[in-house]
Amino acid sequence: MILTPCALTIAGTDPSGGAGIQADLKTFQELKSFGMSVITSVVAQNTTGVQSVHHIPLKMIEQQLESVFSDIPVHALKTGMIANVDMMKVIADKITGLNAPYVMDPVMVATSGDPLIAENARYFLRGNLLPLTTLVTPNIPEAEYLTGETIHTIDDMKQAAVQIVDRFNAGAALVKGGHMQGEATDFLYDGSTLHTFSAKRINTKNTHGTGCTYSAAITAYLSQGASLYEAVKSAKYFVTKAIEHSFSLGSGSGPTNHWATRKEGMKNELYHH
Ligand SMILES: Nc1ncnc2c1ncn2[C@@H]1O[C@H](COP(=O)(O)OP(=O)(O)OP(=O)(O)O)[C@@H](O)[C@H]1O
Ligand SMILES: Cc1ncc(COP(=O)(O)O)c(N)n1
Repeated sequence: MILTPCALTIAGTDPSGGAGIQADLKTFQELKSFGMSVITSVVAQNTTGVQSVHHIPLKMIEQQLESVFSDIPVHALKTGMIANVDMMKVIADKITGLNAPYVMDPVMVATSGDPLIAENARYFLRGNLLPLTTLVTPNIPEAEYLTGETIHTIDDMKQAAVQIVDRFNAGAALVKGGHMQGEATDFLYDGSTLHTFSAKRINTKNTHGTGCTYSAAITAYLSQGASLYEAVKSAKYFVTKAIEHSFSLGSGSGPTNHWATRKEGMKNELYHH
């Protein structure tokens, strides 16, 4: 057992609190991991969309990473929005060889439809960051970009998960079904087994930050020593509750509720199998 599990997020910000670094830190805190953050871009955004973006200078991203890595153990890390190739190079260089699970949320476009990373960065991410991952967590459009194939059916989702691991060398792939119809079903391929995680679809427009919250929850559980399967299973439960109790805040797509399980008086414990 790790006494103080330390989880790091490397991502962009959301001043309205629903997505990005803010969602990640709230999730780490809620799941009792010590949360740390390296900011890649300051994003002026809210529930309606992205208003403007300021990229942090490369040197400063590098220094933030050094500040953390030179001083504090990182038991698991995640990346979210990494806006361009130069940032990806700095981050790849710093996390290569780190002995900790790495979860990549391959953030490309916000729920609002606003692009969050440069077009050419998608290819660099696939070729250079994916092979470093323990897990990558694409939604349907992101899985389509990664594989170059369109996804219409459950079988397409499963095939995408397998391809992302077998062809592009991700450690494991979790293809998320938030953008499909019917049950909210995600497929995890770990290189040998395909696992299914399913929950009832909640009828809400408040899904701002669901991807960030889910990948942060997986990272938190991994920082505590959970297996990949246990971490995804527990995180799926956490994100489902966070969507079920999401807020109608703002005039757009409202945020998830990181307090949801506490509200229901549940403990955020790992599922063991
Ligand atoms: N309406 C919903 N009801 C229940 N679960 C949902 C719903 N929408 C998404 N999910 C689940 O939330 C998790 C995040 O999936 P999703 O596909 O929405 O990711 P995403 O698109 O990266 O999120 P984001 O909205 O942050 O971009 C997945 O487990 C997905 O199945
Ligand atoms: C900084 C940042 N990172 C990620 C997302 C994606 O989250 P969503 O698609 O739910 O808006 C976002 N909006 N902002």
